[in-house]
Amino acid sequence: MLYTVVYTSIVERHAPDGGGLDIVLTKLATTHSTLATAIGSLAATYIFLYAFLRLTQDEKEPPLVSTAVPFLSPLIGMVKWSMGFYTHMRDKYRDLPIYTLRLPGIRLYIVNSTNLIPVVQRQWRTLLFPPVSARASEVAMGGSKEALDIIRDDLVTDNGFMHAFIKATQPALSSGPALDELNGNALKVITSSLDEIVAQGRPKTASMFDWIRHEFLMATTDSVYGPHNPLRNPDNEAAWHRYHPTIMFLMLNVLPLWAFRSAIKARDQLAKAFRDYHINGHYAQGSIYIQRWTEHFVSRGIPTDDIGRFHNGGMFALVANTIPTAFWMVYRVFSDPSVTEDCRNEVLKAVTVKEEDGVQVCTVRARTIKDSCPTLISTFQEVFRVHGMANSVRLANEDHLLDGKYLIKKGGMVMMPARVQHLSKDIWGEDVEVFNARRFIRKPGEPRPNPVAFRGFGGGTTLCPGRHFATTEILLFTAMLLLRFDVLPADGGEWVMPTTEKSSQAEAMEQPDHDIEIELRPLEGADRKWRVSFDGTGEAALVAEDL
Ligand code: HEM
Repeated sequence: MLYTVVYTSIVERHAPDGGGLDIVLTKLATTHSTLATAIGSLAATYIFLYAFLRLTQDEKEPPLVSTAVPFLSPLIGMVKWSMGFYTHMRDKYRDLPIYTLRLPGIRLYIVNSTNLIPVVQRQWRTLLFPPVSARASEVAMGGSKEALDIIRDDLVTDNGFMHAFIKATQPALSSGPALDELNGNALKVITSSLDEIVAQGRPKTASMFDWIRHEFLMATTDSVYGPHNPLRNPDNEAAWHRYHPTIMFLMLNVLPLWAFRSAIKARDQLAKAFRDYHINGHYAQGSIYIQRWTEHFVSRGIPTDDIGRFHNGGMFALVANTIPTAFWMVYRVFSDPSVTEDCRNEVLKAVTVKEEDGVQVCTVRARTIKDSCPTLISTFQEVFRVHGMANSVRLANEDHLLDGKYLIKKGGMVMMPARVQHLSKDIWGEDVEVFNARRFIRKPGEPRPNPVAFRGFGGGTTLCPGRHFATTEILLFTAMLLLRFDVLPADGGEWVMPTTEKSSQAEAMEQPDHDIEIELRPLEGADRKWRVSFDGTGEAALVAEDL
């Protein structure tokens, strides 16, 4: 009976138009031989790729892992684990200070060990960052061949375009009058915007990310570009929002440009606006930073159209990370009432009130905010530890024996993922997954965790030169909010933290997947005149290099 059912069903499936077992067997044999050929080819390809992987891997290179499907396993892992991929790998290969991943066309050397980080960073003439910036100039900003030839002419020495660019602009971003002026002008824009909210005489509701993004975009670009800031034109602000989210995909350079038609149009619109800004000499009324920036590009002979295009890259550095960092800072300070209270009590100590022409003027001393507000500063650092996701990368321009032990092959990419350090129990303790706003407050005599493991602004020669500008801007913005407003969820309920799975990995800070609605409720005294003073020099020291 069973035999008849099986026979009938086979014959029906394989010879529905009639015919007996002989026809069925012929059909099965043909199908199976095709299947067998396919399996055979797959097996041969697999064996070939596996052998190729092993034979082209030098035994002195860091141990090779994730090879189950040669060249594809790491990609599958990256898609599966997304931002958690490198911490997952660290947990799996805990005893490996550094390991190799092989992807089609590239070797990735991933650093797990905190001790190896300074060793990598010291090799800045062999393990280079400038090729990464040069690639961004090409694929994300659309630089011309002429400009790219200038940039790529020398990626190694101090005189090369990229290294000399950092040297030329860094002083304008380091502690001193130029930086104070940048921060002072940014804070003027923020203060006047807060004044407008207070002047309405009622609480303001807002989508928190959108609101902070607009405030920081205006404050930062006004202070950098001056009175002719191209971003003051709402069409250009809208163009930035169309172009910015595609930068990561442009960097990957796998899809044709027509797939990003609208973003490329927006990029060209911004480049033209910046070109006009440049040829009209408007930078002369901007910050010292943008003057040094422009002088460097002009002195190296970068064509005018490209200067417009590269301003888009400058914009990215200025705002792409500052905005989400400010978002998380406000979220973390105001979503925990005990943190709000401690921070508010701290920043109140930075305020002096004086009467000028019958008006009460409140002056916030920037130096006190940076020096004497331990909970505020610790929350800021914890924001970087928990939400920071910088993947510092370097490209080897020749074979190099790292730490005298690990062969880094020419063309290979060394990567130091911040999350591997920031989520290490060995460094931060068992509660590493928890956001602890007071984690960075040290009691006298208590040792601090290894500062090298704090990677929020990268490190070594490519340590972010904009860190002081961004830090002061975000701390003072948060302080002003604490002093003048309560920030609450608009529906009167609990704060709900947005997920971050869709974060663009071109950025060093997680971005919220969706916005949250808030209410800004003015406090008593919010309607006084508020200003910031920059008397006294010095910056908050948050990274190993500044300590
Ligand atoms: C919270 C805000 C910011 C964060 C989290 C941040 C983070 C970073 C990180 C992680 C790096 C890479 C370092 C490496 O790979 O070793 C970097 C580099 C850089 N950042 Fe920032 N940054 C911020 C704000 C700024 C600002 C406001 C500016 C501009 C004035 C700026 C300009 C740069 C530049 C030019 C580099 C490249 C350095 C080089 O080529 O040597 N950044 N930043």
